[in-house]
Amino acid sequence: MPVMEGSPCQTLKELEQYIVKDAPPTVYYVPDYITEAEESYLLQQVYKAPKPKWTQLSGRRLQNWGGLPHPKGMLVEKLPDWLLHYAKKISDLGVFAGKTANHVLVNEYNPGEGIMPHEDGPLYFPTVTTISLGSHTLLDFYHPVSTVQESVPQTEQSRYLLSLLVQPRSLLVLRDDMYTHFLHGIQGVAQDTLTDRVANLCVTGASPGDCLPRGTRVSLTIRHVPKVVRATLLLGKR
Ligand SMILES: O=C(O)CCC(=O)C(=O)O
Ligand SMILES: [Fe+2]
Repeated sequence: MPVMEGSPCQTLKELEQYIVKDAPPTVYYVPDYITEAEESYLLQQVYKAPKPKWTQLSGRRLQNWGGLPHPKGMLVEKLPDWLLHYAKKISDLGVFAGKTANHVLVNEYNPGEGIMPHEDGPLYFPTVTTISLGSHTLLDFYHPVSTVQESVPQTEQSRYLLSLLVQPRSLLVLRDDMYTHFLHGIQGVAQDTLTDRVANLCVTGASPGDCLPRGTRVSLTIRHVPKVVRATLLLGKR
């Protein structure tokens, strides 16, 4: 593991300086949360995983670590050390109410790939933390589809709220309404043209009008799954 330099933020109090004020509660965006050496190390570990560890979906592929979240409880598998280190480091910020992250999804997107607008659902503690590797992306947020009968038909465009420019090596933390109320997604495009709707633009060094070609992005979404079942229980103690 590369030498871990003092990271820009180690407590909840320090994290508060990274709140994105132009977004609803609550987005924290920490540029350069990890170093380039850590980024290469993490990419190396991701690509070292055996082929069957990958699941190909339409528009991305993923690795699931820690167990499969399930309504009856996740059958816990210990995280590999390279993920456990970051799971602990981020949990030490206090973002999971004193619990430690026990689940990581690794997503890989090639240019042109993305993920449909969605909610992350009730199996997770309602905070998601994401380390990005390799390339930026633009994460888009949407109002949920209105269930009011009389409402006019809604388009994705009319539901659009804002975007976040998520740069490589950054840490993104989403909680409160930005996790539980709004949907998030990534458009399947090969480049992003920035607008004034990018809520964290001022801390990214980019400007409205900039056009950023995408590379391959790997994201580590690090979460806490509260409901778990331990293997020893399943195997049955007599
Ligand atoms: O790649 C990302 O940053 C988003 C991934 C995501 O939304 C998810 O895995 O639920
Ligand atoms: Fe998601």
